[in-house]
Amino acid sequence: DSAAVFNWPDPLLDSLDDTLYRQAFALVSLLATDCAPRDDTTVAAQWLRLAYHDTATHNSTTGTGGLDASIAFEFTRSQDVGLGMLESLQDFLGPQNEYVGMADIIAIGAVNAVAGCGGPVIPFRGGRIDATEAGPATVPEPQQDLDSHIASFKAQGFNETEMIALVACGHSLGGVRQVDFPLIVTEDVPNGIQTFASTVGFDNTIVHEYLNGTTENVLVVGSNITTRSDLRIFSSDGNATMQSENLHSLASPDTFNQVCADLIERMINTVPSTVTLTDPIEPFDFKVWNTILFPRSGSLAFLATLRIIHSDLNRTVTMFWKERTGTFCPEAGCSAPAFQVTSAGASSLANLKGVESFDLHSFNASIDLATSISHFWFEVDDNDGSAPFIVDNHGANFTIEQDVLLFDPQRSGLNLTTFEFTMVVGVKDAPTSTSVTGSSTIIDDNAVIPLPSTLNFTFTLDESHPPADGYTFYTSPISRLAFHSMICATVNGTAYSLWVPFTSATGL
Ligand code: HEM
Repeated sequence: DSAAVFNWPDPLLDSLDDTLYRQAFALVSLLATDCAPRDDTTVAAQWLRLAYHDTATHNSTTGTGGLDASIAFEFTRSQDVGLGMLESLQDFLGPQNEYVGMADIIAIGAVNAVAGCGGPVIPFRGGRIDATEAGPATVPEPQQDLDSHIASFKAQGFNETEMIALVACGHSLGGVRQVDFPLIVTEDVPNGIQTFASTVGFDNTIVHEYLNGTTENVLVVGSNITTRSDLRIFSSDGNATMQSENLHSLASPDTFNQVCADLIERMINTVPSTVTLTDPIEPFDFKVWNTILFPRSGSLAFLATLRIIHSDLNRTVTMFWKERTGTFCPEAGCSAPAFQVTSAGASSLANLKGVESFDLHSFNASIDLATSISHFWFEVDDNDGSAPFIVDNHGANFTIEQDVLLFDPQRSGLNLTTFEFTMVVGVKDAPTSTSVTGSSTIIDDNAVIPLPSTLNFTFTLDESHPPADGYTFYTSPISRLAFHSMICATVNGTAYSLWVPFTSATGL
């Protein structure tokens, strides 16, 4: 499949790209980098197990369940025992907004887990929808027999060979904790955890140690025979899938990586049949980012950034735009040069895709208030003798939908008395009947169920900012737990909406 195309504005792709590839917004990448240790296992092992347990609620016959963050309602079940579950869910809180849920971040976590431990780089697709309640208790358990495991994996969409491989791939990382499974880890082990393999990273040592009889995997050689589920699964086809004589077996490192990449990708893309995922999201060559239009002393200020994957070219970028009504700009459009070019770090996942960093070409244009702005585009000159080229949203132009409801970053700010963020929006030619409401995705770390939730609020006429430049200002305090906000206004019976990402709201 070809990679997803970013047609601005697309808040889902915009946010997912930041979470995947921008260092400053990719905490989910950072935590798992270098297969970081935690709780005597690795962060990656905890994330991969969580992703599988979330997926395990899928029923391929009814098309229900799958990777849908229902694990947030299930993690207290005995089949999900382990402190890694809650810790991982807390790791994943933060990037959510009105477009991106927890389930996409769980999937991003699995991708980063495998890559961060030296495994393959699995493509990521977005657009999962979060469940609002627990799914069935269908996570396979070690004391169940082989037929139950075959049936579980079949329901989840995996045949018997795929079951063997997926378990070997998953159990490449981490191990079994004695506190949680005292009937499986029956002898005292260092740090209270018996690892599945003698290496920490994502590799096929688990397969080799199983085949050559040196394995200490308690689900293979543990004294409790009932819970030797990995043994029953790995040997269920007479070791054909594991065995070294077989060229296409998991004993080959390349085959292991390829089979695991495919199966874990299928695992994270196992979603309810009502969900449609995006094409795989790769770092975008050009990304328009953080645009803000607002009234500023007699004109409209338009802030925009064009993000370009860093290269050694010494590029010059010019922004162009056209009026919304009437005539003001020359035939070729009004234009402004970039006022600064800064470098922004790329995540370790982006590094693995060959992206070192990004160049941010930023613009701060003054737009004529009366004629306003309808659309904009960029001209990029590589300054290497080649002809300058146009970046115009794949021929569709970067269209500014409306200039009636605007977020005002200058009039917004931190209220030093309440320590709350005050958001101010401007409404053009506002009649007294104007109503402005907002909603934010809030992240409450202390909530019993660690899922983002929605906070609604109402704006009131802003007494401290009198009308100016044809705009009337409305204000609302916003909880410090809120990051992104969707603002809606009804003006003269017409509904307008505006998404204010965290980056704009805080001036990052
Ligand atoms: C029949 C199927 C399976 C059974 C019975 C099973 C059972 C277990 C058990 C008992 C543990 C120990 C958990 C702990 O002590 O915290 C564990 C850990 C783990 N499992 Fe599985 N598992 C199965 C399939 C899978 C699959 C398909 C994956 C992922 C693709 C997976 C990934 C993991 C990981 C990464 C850990 C290590 C967690 C850590 O170290 O914190 N498992 N599994």
